Amino acid sequence: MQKSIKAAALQFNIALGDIDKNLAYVTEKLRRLAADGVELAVLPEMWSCAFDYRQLNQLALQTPALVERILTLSGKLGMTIIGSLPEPHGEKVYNTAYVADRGKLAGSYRKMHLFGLMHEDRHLDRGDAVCLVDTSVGKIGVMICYDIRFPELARRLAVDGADIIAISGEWPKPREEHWRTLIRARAIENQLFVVATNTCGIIGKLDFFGSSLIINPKGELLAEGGYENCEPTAILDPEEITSWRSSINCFQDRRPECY
Ligand SMILES: O=C(O)CCC(=O)C(=O)O
Repeated sequence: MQKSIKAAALQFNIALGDIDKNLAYVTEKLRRLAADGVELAVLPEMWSCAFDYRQLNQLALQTPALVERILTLSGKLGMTIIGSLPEPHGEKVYNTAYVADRGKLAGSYRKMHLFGLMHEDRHLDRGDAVCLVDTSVGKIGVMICYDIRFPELARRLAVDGADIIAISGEWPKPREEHWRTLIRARAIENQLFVVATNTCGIIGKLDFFGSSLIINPKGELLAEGGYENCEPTAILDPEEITSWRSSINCFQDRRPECY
């Protein structure tokens, strides 16, 4: 990460199955955020349609065109935009986070850990590759929702050089404290920035609490969303990574040969 950047968590209530409505909302908000100097925006999980299992395969067929729209927008706005969408894959779909970096597709990540409690494993295929990408705003590791329960993934990204972990979430009540604690823990133990975006409001039968978080390498809260649509923003200064790691150098002190 070469310089300070302004990051935003674009938190909103995803309209179930309504790609046009969600795209229009996101486009308008991204334009405003770019005008406000934001260079990195993270969107919620499955932001185009949420988990609309009744028609997920058909909805996924629209994702390639949607990705093109986001790439064009990220080029026009000079932004890095990250968020997950259903990626068509035969009978099933992947839950894939795309990294649009100023007009280019810098990388993509297929959710590795599928959330059985909400039957993701019945409808989705799981990915098997980590995603760490060099972007115009720094080295970004990508994770999706339930992934935050698996510290090994965040550690892999950190050891390989991530400055920022971007997390797309659709994390419902009542496990709000898990969301907060796990995200903060991933930032503290890996001494990096985390930008985590949740959805909010009612979607189908579930209630989402928002509370998107931007956390610094010490685990301090830089910005937090409430329970409604909002776009918390914060400045991410790479100096915070270097100075904190030079005070407590967890990476130098690791003993992977012992565990
Ligand atoms: O782990 C949790 O409690 C929620 C995970 C989740 O909702 C998801 O991965 O979609």
